[in-house]
Amino acid sequence: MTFLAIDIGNTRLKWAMYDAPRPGANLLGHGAEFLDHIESLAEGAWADLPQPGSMLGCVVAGDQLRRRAEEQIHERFDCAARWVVSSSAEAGIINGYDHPTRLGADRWVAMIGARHRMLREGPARPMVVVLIGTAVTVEAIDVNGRFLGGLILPGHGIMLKALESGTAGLHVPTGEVTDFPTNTSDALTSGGTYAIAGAVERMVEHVRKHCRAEPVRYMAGGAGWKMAPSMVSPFELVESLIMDGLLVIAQERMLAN
Ligand SMILES: Nc1ncnc2c1ncn2[C@@H]1O[C@H](COP(=O)(O)OP(=O)(O)OP(=O)(O)O)[C@@H](O)[C@H]1O
Ligand SMILES: CC(C)(CO)[C@@H](O)C(=O)NCCC(=O)O
Ligand SMILES: [K+]
Repeated sequence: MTFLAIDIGNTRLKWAMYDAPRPGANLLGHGAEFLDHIESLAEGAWADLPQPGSMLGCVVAGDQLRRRAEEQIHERFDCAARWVVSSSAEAGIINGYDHPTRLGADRWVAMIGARHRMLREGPARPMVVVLIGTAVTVEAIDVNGRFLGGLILPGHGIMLKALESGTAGLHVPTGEVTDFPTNTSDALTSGGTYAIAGAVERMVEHVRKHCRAEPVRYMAGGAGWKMAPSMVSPFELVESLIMDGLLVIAQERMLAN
C-alpha cells in the first residue's frame, strides 16, 4: 500500500512517496516546491505518481497553506488528507511542552523519527535533534524519550535579512565561513553560521549535564548540509528525519486500528 508523506515548512513543501507506510519503505519519488508553486503539484510533479493508499503530513506554514495543499491532494489523488498534531505522547516521545499542541508539528515528527532511528541503531540515549530550515530548532530529549524542551532561533536567511533591513551598509553577496572574517560578506556568513552552531552546542552541553550522558546528535533541514562542517560537536545529517517520523506515525496508527 503506497504512502505519501508531506512536510510543509515556512519556505518549501517537501513530499515523498513510499511503497508502504512503514519506516525503511522504498522511496518511489520525492520533491520540493517553494510555497508559491504549490498549485502546480497536481498537474506537475505528482502527475505520474501512483495512487497513494494513504497520506500523512505536517504543516507549520498555516491553515491557508494547508488548504492549498489539500486542494492539490484531492485534485490528483483519491485519499483523505491527514495532518499530524503534536500531542502529549506519540510513538515513543513524551511531550514536555507547557501546551503540547502548540509545539510545531515538524519538531514533533522529527523527534519521533530521530528516536526510532536511534533505537534501531543501538541502545537508548539522550538526543539533541536540530532542524535547519527557515527557522532553526534545537530539541533536547532524555533517555526515556521525554522531550525536555527546545530552542527556536532565526535561520541563516532570516538573520541576514534582519541585518540588511536594519542597517545601511550590509547588502553584500554570500561569503565563506572562516575563523577570522576580513570582509563584510565573510563576516555576515560566518556570524550567522556560528550563531547557530553556538546555540546548538549550548544545548548539547545542557543535555550532557542534565542527563549525565553523551547525547546522540541528529540534524536535518534544507540548509543542514551547509551547517554540518561548522558544528562544534559532530552531528549526523539525516535529511529524511521528518519523512522518517511520518512513516513511524503512519505505521503505529495502522497497527492501532
Ligand atoms: N550558508 C547558509 N547556512 C545556513 N543556512 C542558509 C545559508 N544560506 C541560506 N540559508 C537559509 O536556510 C534556510 C532554509 O532553506 P530551505 O528552504 O532549503 O529549508 P527548508 O528546510 O525547506 O525550510 P522550511 O522547512 O522551513 O520550508 C533558508 O532561509 C535559507 O535562506
Ligand atoms: C519553529 C517553527 C517555525 C520551525 O519550523 C515551527 O515549528 C513552528 O511554527 N512552531 C510553533 C511554535 C513552537 O514550536 O513553539
Ligand atoms: K521545516
